[in-house]
Amino acid sequence: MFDETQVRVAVAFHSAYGHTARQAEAVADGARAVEGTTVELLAVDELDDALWSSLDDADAIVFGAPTYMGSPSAGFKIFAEGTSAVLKDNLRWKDKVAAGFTNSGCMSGDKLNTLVDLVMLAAQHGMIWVGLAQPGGWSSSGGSVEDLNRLGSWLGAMAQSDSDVGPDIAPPATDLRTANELGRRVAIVTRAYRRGADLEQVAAHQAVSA
Ligand SMILES: Cc1cc2nc3c(=O)[nH]c(=O)nc-3n(C[C@H](O)[C@H](O)[C@H](O)COP(=O)(O)O)c2cc1C
Repeated sequence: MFDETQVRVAVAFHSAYGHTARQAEAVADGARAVEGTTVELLAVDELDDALWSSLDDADAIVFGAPTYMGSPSAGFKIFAEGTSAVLKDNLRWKDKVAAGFTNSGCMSGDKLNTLVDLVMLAAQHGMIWVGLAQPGGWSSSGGSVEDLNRLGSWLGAMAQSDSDVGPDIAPPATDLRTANELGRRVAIVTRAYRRGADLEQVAAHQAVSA
């Protein structure tokens, strides 16, 4: 039996210059604010045993990378390729909850492609993807840059960082709020999911009753 009282969320991210790290912190804060949630913020720079062990222990993993040349940064891709050993180990992360976020210099900047990459990574692991579930903001005459989900992304959280300022200034608070909301949703959904039936038990039961 699993412990229903605590949900573990890991935020596994890469950030070369610190902007995406700010977004990762906001995701972590959002998850942490949900009662009964333990959060680990994990930079994927070092692929050591401590990293794999933390990820193995997590109920949910939120993947995050800056968008470089229209896809996840090379630093994140090294990590993603490293997870192939997990996949080969009998899909060790199967049925964990997954979500994702990305940050880049342009408003669009081809960030969607990065999120699609993160979804693909989760799908290869048999993980269960959770999107942002927020209406698109900043999309009407009454809208504002301050709107939640101002970049109108549903697959995951997007942020934009002006290229000439440091992570103390970018991404702006509006995008950090959106990231925070993703973290909150992941924690809530994971909690509800863990309260539900163990998927293997359901499958075994259905096989017996068929
Ligand atoms: C090699 C490289 C490629 C980049 N490619 C893109 C891109 O395709 N689209 C975009 O909008 N911004 C692009 N950027 C800008 C970064 O996404 C942006 O500076 C981001 O805030 C960096 O995040 P980090 O500080 O977490 O590394 C690129 C930056 C670098 C260094």
